Amino acid sequence: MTNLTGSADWLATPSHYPESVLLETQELTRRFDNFTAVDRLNITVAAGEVFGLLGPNGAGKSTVIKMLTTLLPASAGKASIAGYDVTHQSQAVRRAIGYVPQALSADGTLTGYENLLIFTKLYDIPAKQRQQRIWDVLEFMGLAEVAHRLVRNYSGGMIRKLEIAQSILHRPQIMFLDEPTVGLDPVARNQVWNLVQELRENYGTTIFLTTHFLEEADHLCNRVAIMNRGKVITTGSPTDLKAGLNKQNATLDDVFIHYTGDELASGVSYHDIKRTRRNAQRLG
Ligand SMILES: Nc1ncnc2c1ncn2[C@@H]1O[C@H](COP(=O)(O)OP(=O)(O)OP(=O)(O)O)[C@@H](O)[C@H]1O
Repeated sequence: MTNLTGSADWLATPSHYPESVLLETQELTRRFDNFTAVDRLNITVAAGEVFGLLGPNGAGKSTVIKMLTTLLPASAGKASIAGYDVTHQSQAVRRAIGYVPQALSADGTLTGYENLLIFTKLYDIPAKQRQQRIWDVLEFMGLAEVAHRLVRNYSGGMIRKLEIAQSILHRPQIMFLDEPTVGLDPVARNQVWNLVQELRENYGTTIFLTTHFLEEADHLCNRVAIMNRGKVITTGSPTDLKAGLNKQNATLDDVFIHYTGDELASGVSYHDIKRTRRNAQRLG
């Protein structure tokens, strides 16, 4: 098994803009009928950052990711990624991003290799390069030994790694991970954390993730934004947010509770909780 550090430089970020803004939203809004799921979102993410979007069930995190990944049109406002407008230059945006959704994105009836082959075609990777690219990614993720095994026989952690592998085949500048460790055991969760850190540290990949796990955000993120009921309430580094509470040994949990209140006050619906549990179960 080859780990990330030992692998070749195939994932060198194509055009890395140090210190520059890679993602920006201006008043980005999404309404479903009369309900505003995302309300005038203004965030920036610098190249090379790990940025975390936190919030209780139903806060609007997945809706933000769907708009940024061009899967859902905005009702108002705008967003740009790597200099491309998400609405008007969606093809260029799709080439610049990788996306690992909450829902299962690997086919259990195929092998890991076959799943990756489909994605090389989706990403228009030239036929001559496909095989090499797939094996590079499999080694990179530590999945080479199970490449020809059916995915339905993979563990939850292996499926998650395969899904991340699928999303980096085209060497994206920024990766979107929607609840990347939900339903994983602590060992698999740590492996995903290590992958995220190595992607950033060794290859300068910018990471945009959502998570319910505040320990995960504290461990991984350079900056976080806390969302509640469609609005960003605060943004900052975990260290600064904790320091801002004026409480000794404050944790990110304290910050979260301070800004979002308790669960009853957050307006979480039965539907939202059911959906989160279903996502957790599918990897468990
Ligand atoms: N297609 C849709 N039609 C109507 N309402 C929707 C739709 N998609 C999302 N919503 C609602 O918008 C709100 C935000 O949903 P979203 O999935 O973005 O929240 P979230 O913060 O990602 O929650 P979770 O942590 O549970 O995934 C929720 O109240 C949800 O029910």
